Amino acid sequence: MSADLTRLSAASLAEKLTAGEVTSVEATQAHLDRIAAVEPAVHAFLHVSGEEALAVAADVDARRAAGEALHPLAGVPIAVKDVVVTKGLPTTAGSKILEGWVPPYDATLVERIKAAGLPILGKTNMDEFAMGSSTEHSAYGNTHNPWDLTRIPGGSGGGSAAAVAAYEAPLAIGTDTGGSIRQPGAVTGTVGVKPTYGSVSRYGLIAMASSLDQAGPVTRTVLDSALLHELIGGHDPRDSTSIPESLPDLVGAARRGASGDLTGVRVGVVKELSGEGYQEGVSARFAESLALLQAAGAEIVEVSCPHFEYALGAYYLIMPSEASSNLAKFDGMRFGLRVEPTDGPVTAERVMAATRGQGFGDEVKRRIILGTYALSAGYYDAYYGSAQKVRTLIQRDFAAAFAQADVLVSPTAPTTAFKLGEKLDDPLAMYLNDVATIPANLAGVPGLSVPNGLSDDGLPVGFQVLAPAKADDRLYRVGAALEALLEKTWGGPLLAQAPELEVAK
Ligand SMILES: NC(=O)C[C@H](N)C(=O)O
Repeated sequence: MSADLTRLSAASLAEKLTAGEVTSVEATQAHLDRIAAVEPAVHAFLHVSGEEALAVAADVDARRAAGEALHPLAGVPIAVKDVVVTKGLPTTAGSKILEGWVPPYDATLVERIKAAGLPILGKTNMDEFAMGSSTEHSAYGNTHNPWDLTRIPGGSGGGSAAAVAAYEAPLAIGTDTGGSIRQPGAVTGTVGVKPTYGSVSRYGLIAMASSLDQAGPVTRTVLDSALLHELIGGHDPRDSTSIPESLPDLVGAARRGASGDLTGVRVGVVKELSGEGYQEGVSARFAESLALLQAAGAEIVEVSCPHFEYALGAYYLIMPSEASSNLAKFDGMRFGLRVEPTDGPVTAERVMAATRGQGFGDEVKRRIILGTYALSAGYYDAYYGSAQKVRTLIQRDFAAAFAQADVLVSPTAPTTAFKLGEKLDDPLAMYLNDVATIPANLAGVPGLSVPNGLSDDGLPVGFQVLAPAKADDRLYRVGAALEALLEKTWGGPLLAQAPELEVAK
């Protein structure tokens, strides 16, 4: 019974809760048991908040029993990436510099989760300050891919993706600055969505690059992502970049898409996001998925986005520039770690230097140095200025492409999950994981990754759908259609093909 509860989608679990077939305490306990059983192998969590989660579950059960009208997802447990601040729960962003920090407030999206009555199971592992594509830059150890424990779960949100793939949580929150929701989704066989920039509040996210960061859902089905996206999205006056409009009907779009009919939908294949550099199995699954969409009535057109070639370069100037400024506040005076030098006077400057020297990992230091350099007088125009111009050209490429197609598609990531350690000493190889996901962040448009099969190495592959800003509903329609068509060919969800994890007794 309890094992079965962890295999349900959030939507099915929500139905059972509403029908009174199970209680939230039972569902939450089942996930906590699963966490206890598989965490020694997976290590998706940095902190498990079992007691707090069970208290919320008990409260929801009591309110339901009393006949109170509840949110449709009330009682469904969720995991939250550790870059999102949670009142009373430790929040480290994967960094030693924040060790021991317990935030005094909740991010807006956490407030919404709590108001809707979803028990928070804990905080998930991630690359330090969301900088990486493998979760290996976490200061708290590696997360292992449930498909193959010797491989990475993607990053930076590898913990959220692994937790969902390993049935430790039916829902999770991720954040995506250059691909951190979608790429982990692709390599773990889960669904991940980066919403339109400004459609989910950034209030309470520990910022990496404020003009690119966006929080979004990590789930096992497209419908579950739509349900979670509707819960966390919408206007927030505390985020000055928040869009003052309501979201389109995402759940409706997902349900409509699940019928598998895409008559009249124009699907644009981005020429620059395929071919060379993409693993053979990734390209083969992509071609098969396109054929399925076409058979479902979609019109497939090829589009060209010539400036996407420069997206990675522009990202690695804009993102570190913003990060170097955002991370200046971690100085040993305000949050978490404080290191006092032992070899001389304890001045403010020396405490800052010692704290930052010990508290930040190598990748964070690398990006702070890159960003500080790109912003320095004399180089600003050449680096940061040119990158901003490239960003405009990429936005124009998107505008032209969306004049020819309703959605754009590509493989989500060029390869399947690589071995732990394989790219750790080669930052450029690590950065290249995001070639296909970064353009959406630079333009602020939404993107979804849905599992679309296994590569020749037996590991999962993702299919990316991109839509114009504020048209996130299109992602769900096309994503749900592809998911339904593929599951018909597989005879069930792709994750059902993952090997069973050895369970600790
Ligand atoms: N944070 C992200 O979206 C991940 C991206 N791989 C980066 O390292 O910046």
